[in-house]
Amino acid sequence: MVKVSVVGAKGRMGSHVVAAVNGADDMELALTLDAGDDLTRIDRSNTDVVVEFTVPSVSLGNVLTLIAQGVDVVVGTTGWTDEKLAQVREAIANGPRPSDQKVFIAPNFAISAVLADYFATKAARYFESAEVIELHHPNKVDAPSGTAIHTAHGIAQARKDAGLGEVPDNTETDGGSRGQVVDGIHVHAVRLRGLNAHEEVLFGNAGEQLTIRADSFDRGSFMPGVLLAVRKLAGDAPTGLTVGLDNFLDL
Ligand SMILES: NC(=O)C1=CN([C@@H]2O[C@H](COP(=O)(O)OP(=O)(O)OC[C@H]3O[C@@H](n4cnc5c(N)ncnc54)[C@H](O)[C@@H]3O)[C@@H](O)[C@H]2O)C=CC1
Ligand SMILES: O=C(O)C1=N[C@H](C(=O)O)C[C@H](O)C1
Repeated sequence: MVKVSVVGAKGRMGSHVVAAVNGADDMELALTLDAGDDLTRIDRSNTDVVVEFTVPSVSLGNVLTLIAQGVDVVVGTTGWTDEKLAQVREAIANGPRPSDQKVFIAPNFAISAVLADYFATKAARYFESAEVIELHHPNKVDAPSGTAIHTAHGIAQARKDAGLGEVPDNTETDGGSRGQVVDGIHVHAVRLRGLNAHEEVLFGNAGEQLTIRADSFDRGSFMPGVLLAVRKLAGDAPTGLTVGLDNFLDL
């Protein structure tokens, strides 16, 4: 049995993870912690893998604490930058298990979103224009979404690899309506009651358009991916830091 602790256990995602772990035959729920709880209660004696879904402002600190506790960590919280990822790698290297500790971070655990992101990186080289629209529930605290930022970076890298230049855009006045520019890709965020988590990637050439869309209607859609990540960390996942569920899929 894989012993799984959950940090952010009272949250929208954390409470789903608690239920999913309780429903998994090969997992045993260990500690469930939330804001104000002492994360050093989690250690190798009670936990194999921790699942962390909190808020972007605290997630790095939590992950560094959990690395120091010597446990493997699956992270779903957003807000990761190259600088923060570098701090995670450094903490693993200087932590108690430098040669075999595993940390996994995924901007999105839903198969539809992971595939949309993957297909977008494949399509990106064939189109002159590309924009990303993400649409979420209004309780979300960060914008644009971690997934949309990840998608934009992937599209930008694919365009760069293919030798494409900047996306065409003759806008002269912009009061913010052109969205946030991530790596040269415009990303737009919608917050609307009734939505859960959705993303559209728009590609355009003269006379044609491709739209790739992923919809998570329910938080249950993230749970197979979370459980897959827990199993991989308890099994044959690479040591060190891995980013993105595509690493655990046969794409
Ligand atoms: N990777 C993925 O597939 C998904 C990622 N997310 C991301 O997961 C994060 C959480 O989302 P929700 O569950 O909707 O948010 P939420 O606000 O419902 O839950 C966050 C929980 O973290 C707790 N928390 C705050 N500070 C804490 C601390 N220092 N230590 C421990 N717990 C603390 C809060 O009390 C709350 O219970 C967000 O960054 C969101 O974007 C959400 C859905 C899917
Ligand atoms: O806050 C959410 O709800 C979600 N957050 C993640 C993100 O920011 O990409 C994943 C998914 O979109 C749901």
